[in-house]
Amino acid sequence: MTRDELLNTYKDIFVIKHPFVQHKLTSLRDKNTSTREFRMLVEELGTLIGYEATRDLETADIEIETPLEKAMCPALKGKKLCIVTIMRAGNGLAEGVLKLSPSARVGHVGLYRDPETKQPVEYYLKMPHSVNERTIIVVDPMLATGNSAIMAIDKMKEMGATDIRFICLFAAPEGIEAFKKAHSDVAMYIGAIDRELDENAYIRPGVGDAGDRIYGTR
Ligand SMILES: O=P(O)(O)OC[C@H]1O[C@H](OP(=O)(O)OP(=O)(O)O)[C@H](O)[C@@H]1O
Ligand SMILES: O=c1cc[nH]c(=O)[nH]1
Ligand SMILES: [Mg+2]
Repeated sequence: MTRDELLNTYKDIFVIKHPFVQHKLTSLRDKNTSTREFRMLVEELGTLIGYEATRDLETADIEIETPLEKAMCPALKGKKLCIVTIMRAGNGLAEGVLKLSPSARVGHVGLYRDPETKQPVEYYLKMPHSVNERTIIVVDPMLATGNSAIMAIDKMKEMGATDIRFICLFAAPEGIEAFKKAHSDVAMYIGAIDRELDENAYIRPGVGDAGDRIYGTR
């Protein structure tokens, strides 16, 4: 499916076109961007896209006392947010979203893509309690085949989560289609929809291996 076909077929796919977001994504693509700068940019983008992804969070008025009088003012309602990072590369994005909501809970899903099969392999899972009562924001900079995000969200649903949204920086059209076929109820907040996957299931033009670029490994 083309980008436009995807956006016309599936609901709740939001591409964040803000100039700051687009400028920072371009810096990430640049192969000359240093590890330090790459890590900082991913975190900043977590905050910027996280802001868009939380626009509809519910508030309720609470009574507070200003230095001058009592007032009813809006505050976030319900249980604390839960940010779920798909390790490793999701960790940087999660830090950025946490800037918006420092008291959010954090879940970790450890997945790596088997280089041969391109299928995700689980090596870690730790979640806070009451996921069924929380808004869950799953974060991973890259959505390539979509298999890692689909598996992570499968796990959230197995634990009872019903209110889930997903943030990524770069997505391949193939990955978005697979994701929406598996989880049509999960809103996607995306920095850029790229052209295609290559024969190694890397996003083109993409950024290369996001985890390696964040942590300076190879
Ligand atoms: O959509 P998919 O085809 O599943 O690919 C995307 C996954 O691949 C990358 O992780 P990787 O396996 O490289 O692990 P890392 O974060 O530890 O580098 C990326 O961060 C996603 O989790
Ligand atoms: O392009 C890609 C695909 C998977 N994982 C990455 O880090 N980059
Ligand atoms: Mg990697």
